[in-house]
Amino acid sequence: MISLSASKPTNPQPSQPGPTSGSGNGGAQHVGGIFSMRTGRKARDKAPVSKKSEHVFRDNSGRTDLAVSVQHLSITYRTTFERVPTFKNAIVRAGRGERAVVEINAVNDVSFDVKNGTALGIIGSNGAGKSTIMRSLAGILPPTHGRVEVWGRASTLLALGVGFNAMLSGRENVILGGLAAGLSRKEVEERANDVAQWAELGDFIDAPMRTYSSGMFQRLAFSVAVHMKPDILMVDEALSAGDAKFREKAQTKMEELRSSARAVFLVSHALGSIKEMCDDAIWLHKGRIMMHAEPAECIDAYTQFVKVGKTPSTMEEL
Ligand SMILES: Nc1ncnc2c1ncn2[C@@H]1O[C@H](COP(=O)(O)OP(=O)(O)OP(=O)(O)O)[C@@H](O)[C@H]1O
Repeated sequence: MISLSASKPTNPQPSQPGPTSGSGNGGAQHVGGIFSMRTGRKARDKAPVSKKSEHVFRDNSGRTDLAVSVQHLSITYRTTFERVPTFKNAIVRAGRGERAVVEINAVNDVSFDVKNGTALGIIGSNGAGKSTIMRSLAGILPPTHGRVEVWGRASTLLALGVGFNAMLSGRENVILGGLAAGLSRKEVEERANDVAQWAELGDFIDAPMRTYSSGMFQRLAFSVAVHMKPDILMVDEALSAGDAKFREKAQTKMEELRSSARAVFLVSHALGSIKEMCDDAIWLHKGRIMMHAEPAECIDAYTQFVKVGKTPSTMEEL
């Protein structure tokens, strides 16, 4: 749900999630779906109600049955629709005691557990909240409400090359990526050659990443994520930019990881990949879980819901 409030937000950063009341109050106007807008004049009238929320990474020795537990997770982004927030507009609003803050309830009261050894697929239409949930599992977005527990070290491939510095070489980025994933310098250096080899970049591994094609970016990003021996691997739409050979190789690597990692998460619009690679699936719609079942069952229900057939273009990205 999006709420447009004329309040004095505690969080001045646009597009940041934070504890909010979510449902809005006085003057609330539903625009439809997960969006609503509200306006008002006094911040104190609309003070956010913050419930207990928590994200915890735990040592992977602590629990043997579960890899991830998500309980009543809600995430609300607080942002503004102003294209360029101007000083003049801010002054005008301040004079009126107003400030336009848009609240987007991207995830609403979502709960699920993921057992060890599971590959979980997350499907749903654009804006359903898939990436938001992945970012929250990765610890990038704090829950607004609810609780996320992750047992073990997570390695994420949430968007193509996020975290890479285009001015540095592929090899330098591999080392930085490994250190950021919590490995020691020695461990990273030991794995850097495997990463480079798997990515098949040849001499480009020592060239600045600004010279890479998007497919090359992707090969390196995927290679870093899978070679850091994660307990939990999260891949969000990251298989789409690669060529056919890369996709096949990536699929084989993920199969391999399934046996060594505690859990694998895959977000994709390529329903065929979800069916092939996952043994459990969640279908999300407007921030809520519509179904948590076997992939084939979820895909059937989802394709019927959005009235598309299981054509080559829905099962795999062409
Ligand atoms: N940084 C952000 N700031 C504000 N709102 C955001 C931000 N990121 C996502 N949203 C909103 O949160 C909702 C869920 O977005 P999300 O990216 O999680 O959906 P998704 O299911 O991954 O979609 P897609 O399939 O298009 O990638 C959408 O309404 C989107 O507009």
